[in-house]
Amino acid sequence: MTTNTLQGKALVTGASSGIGATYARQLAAKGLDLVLVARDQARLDTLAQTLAADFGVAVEVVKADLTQAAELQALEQRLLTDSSISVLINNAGMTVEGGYVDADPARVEAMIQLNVLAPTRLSMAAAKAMAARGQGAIVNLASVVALIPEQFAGAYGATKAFVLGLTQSLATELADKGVRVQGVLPGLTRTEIFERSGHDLAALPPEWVMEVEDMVAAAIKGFEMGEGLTLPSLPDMADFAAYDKARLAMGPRLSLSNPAPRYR
Ligand SMILES: NC(=O)C1=CN([C@@H]2O[C@H](COP(=O)(O)OP(=O)(O)OC[C@H]3O[C@@H](n4cnc5c(N)ncnc54)[C@H](OP(=O)(O)O)[C@@H]3O)[C@@H](O)[C@H]2O)C=CC1
Ligand SMILES: CC(=O)[C@H](N)C(=O)O
Repeated sequence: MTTNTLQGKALVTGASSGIGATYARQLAAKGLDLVLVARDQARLDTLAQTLAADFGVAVEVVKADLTQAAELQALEQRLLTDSSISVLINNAGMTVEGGYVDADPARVEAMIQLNVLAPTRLSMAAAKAMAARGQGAIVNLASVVALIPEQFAGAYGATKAFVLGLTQSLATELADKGVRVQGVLPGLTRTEIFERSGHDLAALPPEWVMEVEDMVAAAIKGFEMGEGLTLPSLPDMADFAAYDKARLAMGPRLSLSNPAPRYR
């Protein structure tokens, strides 16, 4: 049976900083046990000790570089076999310096592995295990740039559009299997992602930037409200509903046996 309550044990990727660390803290405050995943073991250990002390929850640390096939596969196996994991927060992500013309192709490849391949493999594993149990929750961190890739240079926006599409089709597939799927589309959120990639958040208008605690609290509230997609900044969800309705209304006319008259 699907539930609007996050409960049990959550595996959070990218838990050493920013949105992931904040999810960890806010979920611990709700009494969830945690598995914290990232590369920086020292930061994860410190966070785990703090959360266990502050909230009395069990916190495990898994050091993993999700761009490395063997480490991603190990985590995937964990999701397939550990029936105590009831929530997956697919959060680890990065952006890169530059656009399509001047970015380092190796960095773009790493970004695609982290932002696209890792959430795909992990959500597939979680979906399989959770559907078999008839319960669970998968939360995928996309971004508003999935909707407006023109406003962020390079392939980052395309990786987030992928996460949005993955989330929408996964939610459809799991709709009757007791597993909740939520996509979160934050706008600019104050975290380390900008300095990690040479972007200067301070150069942007402060009214465009949300504090990370507010963003995560809104995302969790959206889950509890039963939302499939949560846009923490968007004042009126009717705007998104209108966009989505127009998109879906095209459906019956998008694949037809004849080319459209304008192409004849
Ligand atoms: N901040 C923003 O404005 C927005 C962010 N998002 C998305 O939110 C998510 C979290 O980003 P945010 O908190 O801002 O960024 P941060 O840079 O603060 O956090 C990124 C997290 O991902 C982890 N990570 C990075 N590379 C790897 C890797 N190779 N393997 C495993 N873990 C890795 C980092 O830990 P470590 O270095 O220890 O591995 C860190 O815990 C991302 O998916 C991002 O795209 C979406 C919209 C807006
Ligand atoms: C993290 C980013 O840099 C991006 N602007 C986003 O909103 O996802």
